[in-house]
Amino acid sequence: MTLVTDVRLRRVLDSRGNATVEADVLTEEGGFGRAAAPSGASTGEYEAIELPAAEAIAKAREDAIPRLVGEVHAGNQREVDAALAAADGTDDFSGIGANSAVAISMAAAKAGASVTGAPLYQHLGGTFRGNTFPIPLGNIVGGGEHAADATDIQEFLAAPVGAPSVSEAIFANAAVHGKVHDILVDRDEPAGKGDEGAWAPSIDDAEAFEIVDEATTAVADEVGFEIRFGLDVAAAEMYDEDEGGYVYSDTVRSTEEQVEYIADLVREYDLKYVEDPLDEDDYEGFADLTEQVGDRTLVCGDDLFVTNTDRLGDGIQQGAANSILIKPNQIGTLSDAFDAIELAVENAYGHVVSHRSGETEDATIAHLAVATDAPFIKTGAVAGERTAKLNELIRIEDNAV
Ligand SMILES: C=C(OP(=O)(O)O)C(=O)O
Ligand SMILES: [Mg+2]
Repeated sequence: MTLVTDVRLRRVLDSRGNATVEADVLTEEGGFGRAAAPSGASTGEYEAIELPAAEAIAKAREDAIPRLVGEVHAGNQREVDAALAAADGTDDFSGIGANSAVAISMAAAKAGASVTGAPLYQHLGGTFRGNTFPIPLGNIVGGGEHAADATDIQEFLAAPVGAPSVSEAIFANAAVHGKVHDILVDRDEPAGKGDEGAWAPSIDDAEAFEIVDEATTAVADEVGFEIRFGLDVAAAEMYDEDEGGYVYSDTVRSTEEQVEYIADLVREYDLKYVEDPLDEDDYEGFADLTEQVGDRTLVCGDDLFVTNTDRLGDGIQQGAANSILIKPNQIGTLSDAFDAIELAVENAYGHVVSHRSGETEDATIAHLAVATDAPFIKTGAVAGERTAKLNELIRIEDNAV
């Protein structure tokens, strides 16, 4: 453990060109860690609160830094994160901003690791971590809140479940991304990219299923291992009670119809993964779907659980979903994210460590996934802020961090 001697905060750019918070934590013994907060677009209603970057920095300078410098030890993550929570004084980090909190929390973890000389994933997860790796879920085609005039479903995700190594899995996802481009060109469907680097063609969901199915099958044949695919429906963004349910471009589905539609898709395409298939308040709908297809696919709660142990506890009680998305900035600190992971693991819920649609070159989540033996990580397929995490996973596998 090493006493924090300075915390420096600044505004830096995220991948959407918005300002976000970057933190440097310095310690005795020359410890140093730097981390930046990501930012969502399809944010859950119950997430911790992100403040405008300048305001978050001003508040954290005033309230948090005096409780950290000379007071807490990087390497004692609970102590650091408790000080952040005390400085904030709210239950949703609206005092100093979840963006300041998460940047400082992650930077402190890196500073603690730097003094021990251990890679971050071992500092967080123990010395025996680093032999098993998450399967990367690669965003290939998308729309929703991440791209205008594209699919209703937010993300179509390649899942290279049969890959012999994480690097082969990562290259397979990039190959699926490339294959989809070829198919779109053949079909004369011009496409730009959405916020996470996925193709965002102006096609309907049915055509996207066809294309992603064709691309994953073709790349699986080339690489010789199984590649399935999955979805982030981000259904809370579609749900409108006044409109009678889930509003798609061509129809509106009631809750019962939505459950049936998703269950049919899981069966038809043998989907490996379905995130947020229902609204963030609909534990019952999640439970119904999980009952129907939870034995053959991961039903994952993102906006439903927001990395929050209380909400996950409710879900576990009701049998809603069988896995949780873990986004540290949804809850504010690494300690809170670890609590959610531990509760999930104790209850046989899978955990999927995830990026946000607005990202930086920060690669902390690659280490978090390896540290906690996550079965999956969701961090895109291409684009620099996505490959920052993917390439870090390759380096961890290569023992080169
Ligand atoms: C990564 C996601 O998007 P955002 O960061 O916009 O919430 C998601 O919904 O899982
Ligand atoms: Mg999501």
